[in-house]
Amino acid sequence: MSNSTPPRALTIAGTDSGGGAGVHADCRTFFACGVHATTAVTAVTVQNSVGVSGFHEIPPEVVAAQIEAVVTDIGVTAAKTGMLASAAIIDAIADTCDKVGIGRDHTIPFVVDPVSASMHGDQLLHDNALAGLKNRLFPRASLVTPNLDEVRLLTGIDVTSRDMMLDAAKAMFDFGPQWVLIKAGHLRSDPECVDILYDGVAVIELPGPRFDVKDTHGSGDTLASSITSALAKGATMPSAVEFGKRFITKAVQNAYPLGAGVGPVSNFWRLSDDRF
Ligand SMILES: Nc1ncnc2c1ncn2[C@@H]1O[C@H](COP(=O)(O)OP(=O)(O)O)[C@@H](O)[C@H]1O
Ligand SMILES: Cc1ncc(COP(=O)(O)O)c(N)n1
Repeated sequence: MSNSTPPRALTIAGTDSGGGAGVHADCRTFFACGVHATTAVTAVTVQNSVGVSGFHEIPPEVVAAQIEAVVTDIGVTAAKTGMLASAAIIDAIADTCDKVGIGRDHTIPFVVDPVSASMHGDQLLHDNALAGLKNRLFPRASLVTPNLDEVRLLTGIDVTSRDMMLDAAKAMFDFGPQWVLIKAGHLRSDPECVDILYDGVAVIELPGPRFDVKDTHGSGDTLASSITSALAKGATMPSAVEFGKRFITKAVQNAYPLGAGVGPVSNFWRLSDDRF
């Protein structure tokens, strides 16, 4: 008997020692979606529920080597980025993506989550790396997924209402990605959580409830990796994002307390049977 190889996804991101965000959130989301998880670690963070107290960057050539090793042997059917730390790491990723065929002009869809800081405000990307994100990664992206803080940092637009999210999507689209997803989690004045997907023509609203929960650590990573999972299975971008929105809504609803600070969103609801 021989079993078939499942879809494979790659996350290029930092680790979270507290297990809430980053590579950890991505791998368990890939697993929960039935996708084999592969990783290219960019940085090791010292992190728990109260914040990030430091990180150690992986040398750019080691990040590149991880991507190349995975793609050339295992093959991946979609890839995503999270915490990238430095301009040199971003350059190495962009060069390697071109070499191995990841990105909007290649066959492997590429989701770029422009992570700049943790939810506690700890910086995860050096200031001088913003230009690299804009010039080297966004033009290669099938999808970029900024939150409203990242929108402000990248475009200068301070989104204070649902209407302004389209302005933000247009400004992000000008950086050259195929699709833009503006996430509404930080728009706390809105009683709902309506994300906006845009490709220069279509504007697709992703409606969802806003839960009154404090434990939302890893929500951005979980959304981007559930979208990546659907892309890895061959979904179109609109249906992958609709799947991701349903997935993250359940994950936020099932978030749990952990430690003294902020707990993570949860994928446990995906486990159909907890008996061993
Ligand atoms: N309180 C909440 N209730 C329901 N969905 C939420 C909540 N907070 C965030 N989300 C959803 O989680 C995803 C990540 O959103 P956001 O918090 O804006 O990004 P990030 O985690 O990158 O800061 C989005 O789909 C958003 O709509
Ligand atoms: C390694 C790593 N990657 C990403 C995040 C962002 O997640 P959050 O916004 O929930 O802090 C994080 N805190 N750590």
